[in-house]
Amino acid sequence: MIRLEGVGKRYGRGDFVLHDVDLDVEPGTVVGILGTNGSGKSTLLRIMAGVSHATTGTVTGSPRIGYLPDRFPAGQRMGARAYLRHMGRIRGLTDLSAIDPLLERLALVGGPTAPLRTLSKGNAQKVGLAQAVLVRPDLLILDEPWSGLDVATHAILGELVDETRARGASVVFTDHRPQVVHDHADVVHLMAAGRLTAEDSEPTTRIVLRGHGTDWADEPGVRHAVAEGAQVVLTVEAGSADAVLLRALKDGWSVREVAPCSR
Ligand SMILES: Nc1ncnc2c1ncn2[C@@H]1O[C@H](COP(=O)(O)OP(=O)(O)OP(=O)(O)O)[C@@H](O)[C@H]1O
Repeated sequence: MIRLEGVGKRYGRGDFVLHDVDLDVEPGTVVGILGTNGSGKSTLLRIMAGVSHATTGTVTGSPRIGYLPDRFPAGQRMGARAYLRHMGRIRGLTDLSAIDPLLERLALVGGPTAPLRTLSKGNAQKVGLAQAVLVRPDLLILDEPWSGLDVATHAILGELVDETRARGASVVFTDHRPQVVHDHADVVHLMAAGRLTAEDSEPTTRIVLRGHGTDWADEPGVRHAVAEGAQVVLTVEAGSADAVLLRALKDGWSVREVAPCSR
């Protein structure tokens, strides 16, 4: 899909903010990049999106890209619908019928005609997200997409990411919260001080349980345990999935879902 080899970046004559980054994004894969503020995540995504150039190294591949930048420019007077039509035409779309259902799905407050500059941060982010997915990209690049969105829209964003993967396209997104990255990514990379490393390649299994009484966070092989109402969603190293399921059944939990979440 896209391959970065030895990519480095410095702004002007400053120090390098990216060092020797190698990254291969496979089709149908969701790549999460986890890193703290200022570690270089946005710089890397801008290079992948083609809006910034690498100082060193190479970027190979020319997928159709949808890009949600870290600061979506929402200062325009035009409304969301008009803006998305405009962006769609620029990107060569002739059928613009997907715009209204997409805005409806994202529950844009103020409706499709509210001027973009009057939208809240979260609602502007929704328009940014809409312009990125509208073009049905081969590579969807999302810079901190979960930040600023309300809980209902979190779920929609998760669906949009899943749908993108399901049609064989790829997603690369950033976040600074490990849980968000692990919940949504097939492959996780860590960004620290401009250096990118693969977290590890061991596949994980998503296990959803209903019940109570076990402290799953301390169970061997459990990477994350997230309570969701009466259920708990576990991200488990694949090699430990059987043991975790056995423990769950012994402890009286009901198994609701078991699925691979890392490929
Ligand atoms: N246009 C620019 N000119 C000069 N330096 C820049 C520019 N953009 C980013 N930097 C610097 O590059 C480094 C990496 O910034 P970047 O925005 O890529 O990090 P980030 O991981 O996305 O951070 P955040 O999570 O805060 O968005 C920082 O030291 C930042 O100050």
